[in-house]
Amino acid sequence: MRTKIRDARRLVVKVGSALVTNNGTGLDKEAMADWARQIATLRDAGKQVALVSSGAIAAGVQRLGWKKRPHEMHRLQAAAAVGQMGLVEAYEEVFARHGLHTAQILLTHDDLADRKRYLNARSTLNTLLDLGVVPIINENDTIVTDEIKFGDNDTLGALVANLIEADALIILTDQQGLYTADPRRDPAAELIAEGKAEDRRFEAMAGGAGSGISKGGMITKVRAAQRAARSGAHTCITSGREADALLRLAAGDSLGTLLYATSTPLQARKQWLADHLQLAGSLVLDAGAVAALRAGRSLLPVGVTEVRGEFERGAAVSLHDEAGGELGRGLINYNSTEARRIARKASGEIEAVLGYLDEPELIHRDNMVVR
Ligand SMILES: Nc1ncnc2c1ncn2[C@@H]1O[C@H](COP(=O)(O)OP(=O)(O)O)[C@@H](O)[C@H]1O
Ligand SMILES: N[C@@H](CCC(=O)OP(=O)(O)O)C(=O)O
Repeated sequence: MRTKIRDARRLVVKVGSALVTNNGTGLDKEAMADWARQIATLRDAGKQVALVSSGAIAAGVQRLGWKKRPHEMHRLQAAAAVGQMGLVEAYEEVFARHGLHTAQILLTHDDLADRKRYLNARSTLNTLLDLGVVPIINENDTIVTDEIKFGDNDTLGALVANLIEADALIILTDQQGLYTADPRRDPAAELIAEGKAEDRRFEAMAGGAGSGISKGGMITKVRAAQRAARSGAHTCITSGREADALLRLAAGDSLGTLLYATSTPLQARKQWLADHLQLAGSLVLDAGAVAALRAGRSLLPVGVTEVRGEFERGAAVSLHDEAGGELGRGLINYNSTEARRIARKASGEIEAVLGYLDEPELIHRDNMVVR
């Protein structure tokens, strides 16, 4: 079973507030340096790693000399703004020791709910990973409002795993993994070694946060595993204080709790596409494009005879044959004006027509469901 994590090529590693700030006493630079060392080793082995790190608020509270985490939103946001500086500074320094660049990415829920921003966030993250940079991701706490808040970074970690189609989500926390009950309250609680991410029994076992420093607790980690599994990512919840935790997981060791996905990435992603789309327009395809799509290929502009509706880049559109029958739907890489201009053109002509080339396909096959 642990080969699932060992074989992962693209990983999201999430570290919680209590860990990063040594239970709220300030950034734990030693621990951060140790994760950076391990991530650098994984990179050398050809793996790509994005890091979702909490700790901005806890670090800010400590930097400002406050005794405890405040309740008022404006004070929390001020603390996050101060703390995020320290957080990325520290990561930059510890990764630089291994010759690795870092990049700060701050996200809100809105960024991932909006198709255009979703695609932009995805291509930026993919580009950074391909460049060998380690993205350091956190919620944009300083501007976020209650309505658009992820709230805890476990959820954010899962959404990032979905976004970049990671193979694994590693959640580092202050416990060895998921126990049958909160081990802080029940000394008889036992560690769960592994199970299906969607197994509902795990939710009943998981409780809230272990300290006033953190936000989510175990319940958000279990839900994050369910969410990550929808795009085919396996989740491992383990202790960030365990020596060489990341390296041992990459070697296939049985560490922590493995909550594995049961569907393949593509099936899961297509399921998501089929379930969640609100259509903003439609495309009419010629017989050649219909045949290409049925054969599992991407949609190129050359096969599109008509573009209906006004939509933005990243919108969901339905796909029709010339008789009007709907054969599928997908997320389009160009807005309606651009799509009209490049319809019927060969991909090689896109740049000449638009003055730029975002993607050679109008809709990539991974972003499409064909009935
Ligand atoms: N069933 C459980 N197994 C393990 N930990 C649990 C469980 N239920 C609740 N917890 C609590 O969840 C805490 C970890 O979550 P949290 O405090 O949010 O940390 P992080 O900052 O790493 O996200 C643990 O310290 C533990 O007290
Ligand atoms: N974005 C917040 C993290 C929220 C939070 O506490 O998350 P976690 O510790 O992962 O449960 C921060 O950086 O302080």
